[in-house]
Amino acid sequence: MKVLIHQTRDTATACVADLVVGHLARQPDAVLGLATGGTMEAVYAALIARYQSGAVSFAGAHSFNLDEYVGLSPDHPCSYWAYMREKLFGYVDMDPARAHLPRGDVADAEAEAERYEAAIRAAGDIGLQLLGLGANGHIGFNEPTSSLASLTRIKTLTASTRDANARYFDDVDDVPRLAITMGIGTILRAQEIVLLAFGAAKADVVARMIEGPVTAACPASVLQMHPKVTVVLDADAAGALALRDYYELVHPVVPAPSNPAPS
Ligand SMILES: N[C@@H]1[C@@H](O)[C@H](O)[C@@H](COP(=O)(O)O)O[C@@H]1O
Repeated sequence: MKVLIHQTRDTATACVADLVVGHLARQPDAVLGLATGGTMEAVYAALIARYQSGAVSFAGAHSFNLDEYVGLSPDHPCSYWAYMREKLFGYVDMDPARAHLPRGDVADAEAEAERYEAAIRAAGDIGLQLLGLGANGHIGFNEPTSSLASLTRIKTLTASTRDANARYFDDVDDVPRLAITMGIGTILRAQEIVLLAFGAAKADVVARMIEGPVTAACPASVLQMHPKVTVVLDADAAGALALRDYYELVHPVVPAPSNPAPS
């Protein structure tokens, strides 16, 4: 697990955007795994800026989002479909036919989860997966105690997760109780994973993810088992890491001063 500690949210966000741009430069038809949440909003804004400056094209890319609320149609303003349209898809040259999210408004959500898992496999699995981090250690909507081998399925959201996402809804009671989410096993099949977290509120869960035991009690800790994970943090989110000096040594927060020129 590579841990990059940045001084600010802005540089951490730019770092993740640059990783996506680099991935698409190497592989224009890449399969991207996309995430939602507040953290990702800044990443998508940075990607739109890079697209507008001609630094990246999404025209050949495919995408699969991690999750969607059960019961919300793509037109519902609080759906993750709406989030993706508003935060990214509406502003870049992504082919809508290649952008995938689970449908939350189907009669048989279990069948939809199976269809979505099969579609990801048929696309050759995710090339680059972006992840945010839930305050309770969830990735996607894989809440604590999720099977570490789970595939796309329906999960019941915890009260704390519904509270955390209530800001997108008029009332916490409007937050759906169920979601379709890629499983942890689905996520682990990605060739490469980049997780972004910032802010002091994430510091404890970041430490559990990176330095704690691999446990379903903190689903993100399973990323320790993946061969190619980059965790991008700002200094606040890195604040509870016990091995912080080691990460700073590898990826200094403050760049080492260059040697003075010989006189
Ligand atoms: N389903 C999403 C997760 O994929 C995301 O990682 C999490 C963190 O959100 P934020 O970045 O707002 O803290 O929010 C939601 O629960």
